[in-house]
Amino acid sequence: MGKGTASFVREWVAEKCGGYAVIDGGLATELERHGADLKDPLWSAKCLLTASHLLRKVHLDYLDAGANILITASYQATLEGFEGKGYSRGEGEALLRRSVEIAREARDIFSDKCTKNSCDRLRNGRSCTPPILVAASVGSYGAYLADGSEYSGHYGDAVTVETLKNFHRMRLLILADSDPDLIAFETIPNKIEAQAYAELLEEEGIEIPAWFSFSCKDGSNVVSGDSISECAAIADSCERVAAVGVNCTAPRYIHSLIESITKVTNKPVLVYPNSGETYDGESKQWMKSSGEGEEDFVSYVAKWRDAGASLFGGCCRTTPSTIKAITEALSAKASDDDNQNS
Ligand SMILES: C[S+](C)CC[C@H](N)C(=O)O
Ligand SMILES: N[C@@H](CCS)C(=O)O
Ligand SMILES: [Zn+2]
Repeated sequence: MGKGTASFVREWVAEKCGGYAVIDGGLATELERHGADLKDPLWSAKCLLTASHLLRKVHLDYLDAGANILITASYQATLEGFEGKGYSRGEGEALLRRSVEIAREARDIFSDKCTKNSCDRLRNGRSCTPPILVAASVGSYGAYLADGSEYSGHYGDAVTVETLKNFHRMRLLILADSDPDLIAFETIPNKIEAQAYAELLEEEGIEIPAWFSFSCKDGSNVVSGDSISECAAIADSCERVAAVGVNCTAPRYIHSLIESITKVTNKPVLVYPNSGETYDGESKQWMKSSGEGEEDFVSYVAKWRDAGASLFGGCCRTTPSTIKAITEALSAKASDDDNQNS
């Protein structure tokens, strides 16, 4: 295993980011706000076919908002999905590689801009050329099904750990070989998929550090009903996993989920909730949930940091303005904490 894989995120956050890092926000959401029609089996990955300029722009907008981590457009990009559109295996592989390349291009453009804009100025109170990682997204089998199954996690008895490993193997190998800094296994809906990822990382000797991020239905369970403690424990037992957390989950559950996760692992904890709305896989639309509106979860971020999380961002239905507000809230908290300690 690559030296430092297990501790990569911890050390990067501590040494390069000053103790916390900002993840980007909803990629698909922002693509749609710019007019992309993602009602398609490939969802956000559809833009890899025709709109790489827009993907690069959205990545750049998230960097401008303060993000330290860009998640690539590969969430719903699969060789099978591309084949369904008439692309060969080779073309599908090139599209997967392109997802990482586009994010790296955005990072290079942004870093050049920072350098040109005089490096001794401060950006949001932090260094002018911020540390930026590219995380290659791996969506679940349920994402590939393109029916919103990542919010049920019920794949049926015929789908086993072995089925999932076979489904994910090639794409993982291609993405890991595309030079990302991290592999982001996102919106994991159940225990068997976490198990499949952990086994694949080991069997294939993947050298790129990974994070496991689960989609949850309440304060203690992932969407399938498996407990977050059991799921996080699987991540904890895999040396190649460098951070564990929760994404695309309603903000009201995040605090309790952080508490459960920190009981079973010392790995860095990441949280990037959605807006609290509910996704309808059939119409491919977000529905307002009953109860209080939660679009503005930024005011909770400081409490999530106190609860033990160190990476924060947004998932579906969040935008660069959410990420800008998170960046500002964390910066204000860091100043408050410094003042109290001095
Ligand atoms: C994270 S969900 C909103 C992604 C889209 C879903 N897999 C679908 O295709 O409908
Ligand atoms: N990173 C994904 C969403 C995961 S739920 C996207 O493409 O927007
Ligand atoms: Zn999401």
